[in-house]
Amino acid sequence: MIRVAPSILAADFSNLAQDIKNVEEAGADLLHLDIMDGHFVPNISIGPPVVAALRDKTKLPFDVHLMITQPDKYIDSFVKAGADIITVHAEACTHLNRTIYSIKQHGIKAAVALNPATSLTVLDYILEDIDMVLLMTVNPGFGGQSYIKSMTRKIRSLKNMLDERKLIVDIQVDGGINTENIKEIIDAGANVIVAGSAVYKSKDIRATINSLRMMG
Ligand SMILES: O=C(CO)[C@H](O)[C@H](O)COP(=O)(O)O
Ligand SMILES: [Fe+2]
Repeated sequence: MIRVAPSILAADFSNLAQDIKNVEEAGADLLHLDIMDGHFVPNISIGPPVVAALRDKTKLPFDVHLMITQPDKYIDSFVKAGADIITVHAEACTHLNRTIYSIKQHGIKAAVALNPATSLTVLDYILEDIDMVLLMTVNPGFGGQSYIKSMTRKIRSLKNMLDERKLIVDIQVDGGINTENIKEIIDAGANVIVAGSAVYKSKDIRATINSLRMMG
């Protein structure tokens, strides 16, 4: 029911293959890959060649979070690199419906991310067409930031919106999530938990993943 997606943004970039194996062996459900272009967010991370190089290092599904402008231009490259889920930011898409359909045409899952200050109303006419909503719980661009408290209310509102419309769409949360605040986040309705620092900086990765799944 609850799935945990460690973000490799907090991994050792000089030792990614081993750090991915560590979270796979510790019971992670998905691998979260943060793609940053220095335009949509003030930071640059990795691109398709690195994603492709990591593809045969793990069996975990690749959950690719695109924090880039003009994501349409790069969907083919990330699908070829091995993405199983592609998430685009609503704020970065002029024609969100077209972008979602171009992801789905590749036979993979499509998700929409919202920055903390973006209203849920932008999802109104796209909710039926997507597999997951990613609610950013920090301003995107960096790992290791603090969870924005008002996002718990946003998670709850999205969960109510989905229940009222009888839609089954995953609610993913990303940013500042740890074993201290996980309970309120899951109670509010989130079911796919991204965690970078909490997982990679922990002494016992398996115990941390289990706690984030509320099984610890
Ligand atoms: O999308 C992201 C940042 O834009 C990362 O996925 C997120 O910040 C995870 O890192 P942490 O758990 O350390 O906050
Ligand atoms: Fe992310």
